[in-house]
Formats: sequence, C-alpha cells, structure tokens
Amino acid sequence: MTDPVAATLLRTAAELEAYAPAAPGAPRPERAVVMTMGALHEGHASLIRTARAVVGRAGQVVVTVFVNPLQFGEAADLDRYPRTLDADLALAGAAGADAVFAPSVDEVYPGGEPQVRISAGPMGERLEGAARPGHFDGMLTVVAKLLHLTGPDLAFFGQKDAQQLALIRRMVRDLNFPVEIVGVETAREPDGLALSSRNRFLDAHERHTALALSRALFAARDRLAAQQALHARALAGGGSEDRAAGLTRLGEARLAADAQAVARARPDGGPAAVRAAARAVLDDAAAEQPPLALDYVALVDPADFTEIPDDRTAGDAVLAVAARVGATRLIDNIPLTFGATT
Ligand SMILES: Nc1ncnc2c1ncn2[C@@H]1O[C@H](COP(=O)(O)OP(=O)(O)OP(=O)(O)O)[C@@H](O)[C@H]1O
Ligand SMILES: CC(C)(CO)[C@@H](O)C(=O)[O-]
Ligand code: BAL
Repeated sequence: MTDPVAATLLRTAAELEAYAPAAPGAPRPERAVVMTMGALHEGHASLIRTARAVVGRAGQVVVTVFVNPLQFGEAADLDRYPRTLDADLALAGAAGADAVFAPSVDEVYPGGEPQVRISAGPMGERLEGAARPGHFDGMLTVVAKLLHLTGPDLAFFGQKDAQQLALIRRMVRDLNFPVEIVGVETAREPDGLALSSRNRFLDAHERHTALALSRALFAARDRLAAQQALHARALAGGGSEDRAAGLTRLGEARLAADAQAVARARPDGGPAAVRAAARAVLDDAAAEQPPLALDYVALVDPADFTEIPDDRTAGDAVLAVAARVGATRLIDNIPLTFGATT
C-alpha cells in the first residue's frame, strides 16, 4: 500500500479501532506509528518512509496528527501552530502511510484536561523542560494515550527532538509499554537548517540568522574531529613538547606550533573546546540583524540530559541548542562521541 495516494483519514478512536482489522485467521499486520502535530514536512516524510521500510508492504503505517494543548505553555504558540490537514494527508500518503489518525481535542480528552498525567521526572526539568515548564509531562501524557489508542509494535520519533526521544524511551522502559521506540536522524535543508514546522514563521533575514544553530553544532563537531585527528597523530608519535622546543630553536615556528598542538591534544577533544566552538558561532549571531537570542547551548549525556563534565574523556554526548529568532523559538542538536580517535 505504498502508492502515492492520500492516506485514509480516521477521526475517532472507534474509526481507528475498526480500521483494517486482520482477516479471520490471518496474522495481525505489524503496525508502525509516527506521531506528529501536523504541518508535515520532509522531516516527517523521512520518519514515515523509515517506518514503511521497517514494516514492509505487509505492515501498516499510521501517522497521528494532533496539536496537543497539554504540551503548550504560551496560548499564543498553540493558537499560531500551523494546521494543514489536507496537505498532511497527501504528504503522509506519498511517503507511504496507510492512515492518518487526526482526532479532535474532545476525542483525545473527553473528560476535559486529564487530572492524572505522566510525570517526566528530573530529566523533564532540564533544558527544554526548564524553558517550557510542564511541556514534557503534557507530551508524555499524550504519547502514552496515543500509544494506547494506536497499539503499535514500533513507534518512530525524530532525533531533532532529542530530549523528547530520550524521555519517551525512558517512559516505555520505566512503565513497560509493549512497543519498540525507533529514533530517526534529523532531516536538514541543504544549507544545514533542521526542518521544523516552525521554520515557516521565519522571514528571509530571520532564516539567515537561524542558520547559526546548525552552524554552531557543525563547528563543534568539526572541532572535536580536529582534536581527535591531532590526538591520533600524537599516538603515532607525530609530536611532543621536546620536538616543539627543538623546532622553535631552529626557527620553525609553524612546525613547532603544529608539534605542540599534537602534543597537547586531549584524547577526547575536550568538552570545553566543543562548547567553546559552538558558543563562538552563537555569539556572532547575537550581533546579526535580527539577532539570535540564545536560550541555551548544552553538552549533555543522551541518557538523562545531565551536563557532561569537562574531565569526561569518552562516551556519547548530545550538543543541544535552543534560541529565539524574532518571535520564533527553534531547537537543534547533534550527537557526538568523545574518545573515538581512529
Ligand atoms: N527535521 C526533522 N528530522 C527528523 N525528524 C523530525 C524533524 N522535525 C520533526 N521531526 C520529528 O517529527 C515528529 C513530529 O514532530 P513535530 O510535529 O513537532 O514537528 P516539528 O517540525 O518538530 O514541529 P516544531 O519544530 O514546530 O515543534 C517528532 O518525532 C519530531 O522529532
Ligand atoms: C510526540 C508529539 C507528537 C506529542 O504531541 C509531539 O511532541 C511532536 O510532534 O514531537
Ligand atoms: N516538536 C516537539 C513538540 C513541541 O514543540 O511542542
């Protein structure tokens, strides 16, 4: 069922329940769900295509479209969130979805705002959670409900919302949800800007400033790679303080500086160096017109989003950034691995 036709629209839990049941005696098809807030773009399409590739033609791909009031702090952000259901049905179908479940607020919360909610715990209070109090409780509550309503074998979420993905993995583990969570790499514009439904609010100047988010992340990644390459040369005997001193005596300043850089390279590239590389780009963008207003740039442990200490020499990390450009708040992040000298 991968023809480029609009996906079937399901509006209620009853329609979803009755949707394409397995024939009597036939095995239930494997079901993948991709949860969204609509205004679908290529980032969502890549999640849907990945979901289709994993479950195959015999499987079912259900996309949910629901702008969840529970996870919005500012009413204005909720009100202006883009809603484009017809285009969403076409994009979801073209990317390989069978059905789009787009319930009303009353359908999802028939008793009004739920009194019993999922608590995101300490991880939900850091970074995005600090900037948007209650956001992650609201997000996890609706994800739990949508998992119950759609009953998937697998659920796909973007790495672009890295803290959200980590919290969903944690909820599924802590509360024994019978579903496999799959993370999908961030889709970007050719110039690096992470695709986001909120990008449509940026005018040309704001978009130019907003490019600093991804450029900061790439600068940090490149700094880490350069430090790791220097360290690999150090391991291969390519530099030492003695060699640098010898070259200085011979007047070979450039070669001396190179030998010294190799000798001093840390095996991990150094968390501080990585943060500094990102910060330099973001500081420049604060002077752009319009300016970038930095909310945070943080190098964190992907398991719990605590800050990576400066003496950490190995392991996985996420460099995450959030900033406001004009009236639009944007986030981005990049996974990094320390200590991976080749
Ligand atoms: N650029 C992207 N690459 C990969 N996945 C993405 C991308 N953008 C969003 N997603 C994922 O799509 C799913 C639905 O996200 P959502 O509908 O909030 O879109 P969004 O573009 O992130 O919206 P916004 O940025 O306005 O919050 C989430 O799992 C999210 O991580
Ligand atoms: C997971 C989600 C669909 C829950 O509303 C939302 O947070 C999103 O679009 O990332
Ligand atoms: N993209 C994550 C959902 C939100 O911003 O509310």
